[in-house]
Amino acid sequence: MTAKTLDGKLTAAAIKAELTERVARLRDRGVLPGLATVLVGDDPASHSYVRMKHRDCEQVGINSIRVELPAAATAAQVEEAIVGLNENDACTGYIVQLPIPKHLDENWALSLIDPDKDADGLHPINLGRLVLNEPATLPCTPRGIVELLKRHGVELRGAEVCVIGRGVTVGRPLGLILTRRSENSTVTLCHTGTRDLADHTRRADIVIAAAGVPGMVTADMIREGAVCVDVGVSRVDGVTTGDLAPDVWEKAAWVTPNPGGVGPMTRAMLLSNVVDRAEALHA
Ligand SMILES: Nc1nc(=O)c2c([nH]1)NC[C@@H]1CN(c3ccc(C(=O)N[C@@H](CCC(=O)O)C(=O)O)cc3)C=[N+]21
Repeated sequence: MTAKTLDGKLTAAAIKAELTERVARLRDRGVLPGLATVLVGDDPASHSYVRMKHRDCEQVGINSIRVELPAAATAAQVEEAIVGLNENDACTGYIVQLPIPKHLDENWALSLIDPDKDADGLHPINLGRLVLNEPATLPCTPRGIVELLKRHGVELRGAEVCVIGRGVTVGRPLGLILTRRSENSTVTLCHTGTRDLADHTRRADIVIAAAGVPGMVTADMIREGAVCVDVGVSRVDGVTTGDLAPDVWEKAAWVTPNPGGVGPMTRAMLLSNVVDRAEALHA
């Protein structure tokens, strides 16, 4: 028996169709949502992700603004770019594409973003709101994973969820989102210090692998009929490889393809965050 597909590409397309309607309503009222990206340096993967985000915007009718800085950009230049977007009315939401060059501090850059324009939900105010259970813009990847599971009828209420990875963009906020009363999952957050990872994954109804270690979750580590979500993006001999080994498809009930799973959902949630923000700013 092979698992069913948690189809991120198809789900993202459905979400984009819904957003196209909402953007049209905003435009009727004279509100033009605009997403800006700040890209520092010349990492080819980052350039490719940013390109996809601008193409997504075009598809749903969101204006997009591209800010690019050289790899050697100074902190002052980065600050100027960010402050410029805070003050630019054409930009209703934006992201600083991560990672940024090592001589710059990521948390410092994120903290300069106007929290009301924070399309990534990574500003400390928004992460704090999530911890405090207040309405917040949520980080795109965790929001996309939850949306993907819900739209496929995967029960989160009472589910045992094993999240592998404690990163600020995925694992840690995902644990916070899933343990809200509205999701009501029980979360085990595993990481490199976890003594016996398989002992935790085998108990889980849902395993979410966000470690960035290619093929680390194998069939023997999951329960029969588990739901498996692959967040990992690694390059192995030029091929995008996730954290799930191919044999999990033989044992799981549902699996996200990768590519075609979490990645497109992440981008769809970025658009959703921008539309949510534009609606809120012009309520
Ligand atoms: N501030 C910030 N926000 C981010 O959301 C952010 C970031 N920095 N830095 C890098 C990561 C990575 N990321 C991806 C999003 C979509 C795909 C995606 O759509 N991938 C396609 C495949 C694309 C391809 O063909 O290469 C898929 O999975 O099907 C991948 C990776 C967002 N990130």
